[in-house]
Amino acid sequence: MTQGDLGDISGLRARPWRSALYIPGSKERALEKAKTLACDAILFDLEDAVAPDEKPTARAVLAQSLQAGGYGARAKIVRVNGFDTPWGRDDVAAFAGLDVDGILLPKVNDAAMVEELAQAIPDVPLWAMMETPLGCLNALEIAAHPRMAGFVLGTNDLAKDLGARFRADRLPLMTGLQMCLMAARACSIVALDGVFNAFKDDEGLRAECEQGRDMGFDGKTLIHPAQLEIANAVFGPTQAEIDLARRQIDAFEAALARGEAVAVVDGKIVENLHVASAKLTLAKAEAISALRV
Ligand SMILES: CC(C)(COP(=O)(O)OP(=O)(O)OC[C@H]1O[C@@H](n2cnc3c(N)ncnc32)[C@H](O)[C@@H]1OP(=O)(O)O)[C@@H](O)C(=O)NCCC(=O)NCCSC(=O)C[C@H](O)C(=O)O
Ligand SMILES: [Mg+2]
Repeated sequence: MTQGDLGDISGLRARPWRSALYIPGSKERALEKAKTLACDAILFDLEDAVAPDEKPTARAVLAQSLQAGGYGARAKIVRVNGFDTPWGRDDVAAFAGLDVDGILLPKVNDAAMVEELAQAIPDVPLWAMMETPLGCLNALEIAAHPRMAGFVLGTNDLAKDLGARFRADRLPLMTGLQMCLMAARACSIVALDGVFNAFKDDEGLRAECEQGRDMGFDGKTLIHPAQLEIANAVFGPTQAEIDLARRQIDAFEAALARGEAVAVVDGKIVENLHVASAKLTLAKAEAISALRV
């Protein structure tokens, strides 16, 4: 088994999504700085991080910046304003035909909102902010839209709508997070966890990243460059995990050659489902290494 032999793992999820940094579309300095930052994805924001008076300028500045390029291998996703605002449709029109990897629609409640976006912009993969109670309840139909590529959890809006208080264990948000995650996994799309607002609290960020990783999220959305290192470390496979994945795959292949369907590694059984996870781990590691080339 070599790292290149990755079976039929979905390309979308094999790509690294450890860190997805929001950048206000109005901040030219931050747009420039992002070209040097170690983030796997950039969420160029025209919604909540941009003041109403600034919206048209931010749209123009961002479109120009994307046209100029320079963002390398980072996934480029534009968060537009909703279609129930004065800016949403103009935002979408401004990015049609530009080199972007996705358009992210905020406050998605149902598949009809996704279809409205799909009609407005052909070809580009679509992403949904999952941040309303109705959106969480309709997560499966949203994830199942044929153009849907990924969910971004909006934990601030969700907490607001639920009337939930901030808790380090995120217990009040857990049902919503898991409904979205299950829908994303059922439809093989990407799922990115919400932001951690206290961008100077490294310990709190690490704990929340670990929680999101252990739940199954592909990565964390971030608001400040200082958060990148922790998210990249927590969501990337460790060397021990990579070594174990290789040993599991090798042991399982040896078992198959003997006509058996179960191998044992480190005193634990390895079956075909564990091999699928091991291959995903290697695919992620390979994709992360490729970023450094
Ligand atoms: C939080 C901030 C307002 C802090 O900004 P600032 O005070 O300028 O930070 P620093 O002085 O520490 O910045 C140091 C340098 O880093 C650059 N910088 C800062 N933030 C970013 C960024 N996000 N991306 C790229 N570069 C960034 C500064 O330009 C400085 O650079 P230099 O001068 O060259 O050294 C600010 O970080 C910020 O605005 N963050 C993003 C906020 C945002 O996007 N919010 C909306 C998304 S969150 C959300 O909506 C969640 C969801 O919808 C929900 O419901 O939960
Ligand atoms: Mg929000």
